[in-house]
Amino acid sequence: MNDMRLTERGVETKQIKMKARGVEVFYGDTHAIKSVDVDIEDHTVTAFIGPSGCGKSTFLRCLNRMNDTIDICRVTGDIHLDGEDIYDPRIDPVQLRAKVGMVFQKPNPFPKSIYDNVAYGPKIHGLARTKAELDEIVEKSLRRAAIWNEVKDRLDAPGTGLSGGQQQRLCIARAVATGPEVLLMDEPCSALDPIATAQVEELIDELRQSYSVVIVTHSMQQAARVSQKTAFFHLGTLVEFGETSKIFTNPEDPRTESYITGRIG
Ligand SMILES: Nc1ncnc2c1ncn2[C@@H]1O[C@H](COP(=O)(O)OP(=O)(O)OP(=O)(O)O)[C@@H](O)[C@H]1O
Repeated sequence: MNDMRLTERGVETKQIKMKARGVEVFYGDTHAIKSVDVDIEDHTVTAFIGPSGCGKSTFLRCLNRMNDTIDICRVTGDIHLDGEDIYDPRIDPVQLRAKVGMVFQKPNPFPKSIYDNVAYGPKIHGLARTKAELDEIVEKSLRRAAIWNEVKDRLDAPGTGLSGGQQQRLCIARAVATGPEVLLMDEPCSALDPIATAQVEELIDELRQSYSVVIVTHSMQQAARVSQKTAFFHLGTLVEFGETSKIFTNPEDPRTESYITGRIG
């Protein structure tokens, strides 16, 4: 499918991959997300920024129904993936999470071999008919996550024995292995040193060629480096959403300006 469209003024716009309208999230009586509308574009890195507790992770988790796993959490409103309502009762959340993969703050490889960490998802989703096909998916995913060369000679070694940065790239390979269309990343570099952070940031830029990427980050420098679109959240509302360059140089809302200049946060 052609993912680029030309507007009347000849400006390229990307296809909308996920569309959220009127999303509200409650944890018991806590109203964590208030009427959020946002369009997540394909082949784009979208950064969610904002002060601690503003709801970035909560909203991110709405995009692949990870909040379903929290008993007291209630989500209302509409979220569509390629026009399909992801909260429709007919949607299987496990299948959805294969399409909308997630990478967490702390690298969390399974206590299994490097190979099995990546092969697990394709196996349970029946994506490979033979061992050769599975081998191919594992290699392709590790290559996509820019870690193949470092692990190709020790695929049977435990994933937990890798460095933090390698573990995070292994987790990215694991997310990629089920053939996702969207990758959600919740502060994926916060447990990594600066060199590993730079490697993951470079990888995020490459992943954009194949996926729609959404990243929660506390680092405004990181948001500016890796994203093309930025959403600024404050007290559960989406205050401003737009081109990253505009948000960081010429924000519309005084709250955004206060945050990016370090006055709130
Ligand atoms: N599992 C939960 N149970 C109850 N309340 C929660 C839960 N998770 C988050 N909250 C509340 O929802 C609000 C938003 O939290 P959330 O973690 O989404 O914010 P955040 O912007 O990602 O914060 P941070 O940057 O500190 O990670 C906060 O008031 C938080 O206390």
